[in-house]
Amino acid sequence: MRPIVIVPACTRDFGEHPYHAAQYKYVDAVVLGADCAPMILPSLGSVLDLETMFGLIDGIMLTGSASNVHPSYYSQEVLDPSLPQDRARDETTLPLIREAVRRGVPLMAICRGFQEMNVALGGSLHQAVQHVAGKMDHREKPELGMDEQYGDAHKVEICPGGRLERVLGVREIPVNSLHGQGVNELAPGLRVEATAEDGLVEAFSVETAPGFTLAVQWHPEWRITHNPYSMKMFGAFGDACRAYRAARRSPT
Ligand SMILES: N[C@@H](CCC(=O)NCCCC(=O)O)C(=O)O
Repeated sequence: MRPIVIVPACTRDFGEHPYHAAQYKYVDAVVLGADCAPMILPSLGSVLDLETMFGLIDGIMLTGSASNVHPSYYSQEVLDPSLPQDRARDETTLPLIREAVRRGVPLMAICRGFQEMNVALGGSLHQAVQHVAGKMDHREKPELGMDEQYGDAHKVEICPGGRLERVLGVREIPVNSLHGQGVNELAPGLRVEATAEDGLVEAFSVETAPGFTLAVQWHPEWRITHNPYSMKMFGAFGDACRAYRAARRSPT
């Protein structure tokens, strides 16, 4: 039996109706990279029965999304109202993250998911990294094709002695970059695992968490089987989910 990994949905409008939706590449990465059984979690916010859900799952994978974490969660006003938001997703993932960390449920987070983790645990974001002095523009170029948008955009330096270095075995990798927001104040208890050439935090783990946590600003799910680094990251996450499932099913 494979571990069950939930993938919280985004709110997307198709025609006149809102949907709970998750992109194929994230769900595929849970299967192809982590060898786990994915289940899409509807973004029901406070209606969600966390107790029932945590009794069934062995890991959580927080996806990227074009929408932004609402800045009121880190005491700011929305600077650019033209950018998409997803309050239902915020109201689902932020408490989910705090409870998962407390319980030691393995957590893997990508892009928006990385930003959600930082905010959920008390950190803040730059709402427009490109407007911050000394920072690069980390956004994708929409005029390019998908392979170029998700192609290598910059390098990240991997911090020595952390989880990411242990998983990857190297100190620098090339990554893609499709985000306009980024870590400003790092939440208490987070350990920086990688930084971009401009110093922006690109990966962290939760030093104080009893379970596996790895959050990255880039997109390892993109064509995951073609990227050995991504396969190692998702493989480590899957191994943590297998260990968590084994412990959950045979408590000492
Ligand atoms: N909206 C946030 C997060 C960006 C993000 O998750 N981009 C990926 C969107 C497409 C995909 O899921 O691959 C920001 O702009 O920083």
